[in-house]
Amino acid sequence: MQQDILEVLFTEEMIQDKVRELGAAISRDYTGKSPLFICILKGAVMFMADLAKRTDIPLEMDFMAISSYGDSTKSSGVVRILKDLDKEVEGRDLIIVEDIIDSGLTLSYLRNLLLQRNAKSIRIVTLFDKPEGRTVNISPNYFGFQVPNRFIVGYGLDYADKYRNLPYVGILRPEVYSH
Ligand SMILES: O=P(O)(O)OC[C@H]1O[C@H](OP(=O)(O)OP(=O)(O)O)[C@H](O)[C@@H]1O
Ligand SMILES: Nc1nc2[nH]cnc2c(=O)[nH]1
Repeated sequence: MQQDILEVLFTEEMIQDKVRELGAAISRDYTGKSPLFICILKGAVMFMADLAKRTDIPLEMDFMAISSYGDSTKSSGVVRILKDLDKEVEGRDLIIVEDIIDSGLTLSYLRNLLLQRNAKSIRIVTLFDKPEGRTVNISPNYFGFQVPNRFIVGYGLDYADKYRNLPYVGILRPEVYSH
């Protein structure tokens, strides 16, 4: 797997330091509250697990699987819910946990859905933000790193469902896409 990586952009240590910072900020902002962390599967699974451990408040967790990319590096524009939440969100403080915001289509769809379900508040935390990719107007409340307009993999982020288990984040060699 390592040999498929052209360049490492964010090392394991950089990621873990940033996750600690984000956990501390959320803990401060949500003191006395018990927000529901909503992990957007599958990409956000690593970030959710690490962030929750660094957040010192009585949070709850739920999981939603959404896909708009399939096996491609471009969003299809069609957002599909593959698994819905188990919990009711009405009247709750929600924190949507994402690995990356690119076009913004996934989050824009999701935020509208959760507003319709009468959430009390909705904030978004993403580890990576790719502002140049944006086609809809949405921005995170908390973000770890801004990334260039390149397709990145690792730490939950996949290409064709692979590379999610890399502990760091990087860019694939061009040959990998032509296989
Ligand atoms: O801002 P957008 O352009 O909508 O892109 C962001 C979404 O794309 C990825 O999910 P993907 O659809 O690849 O599913 P996955 O998390 O299961 O890999 C990522 O995890 C975000 O949810
Ligand atoms: N793996 C991966 N998924 C994405 N979804 C939206 N942007 C990206 C990206 O850069 N990498």
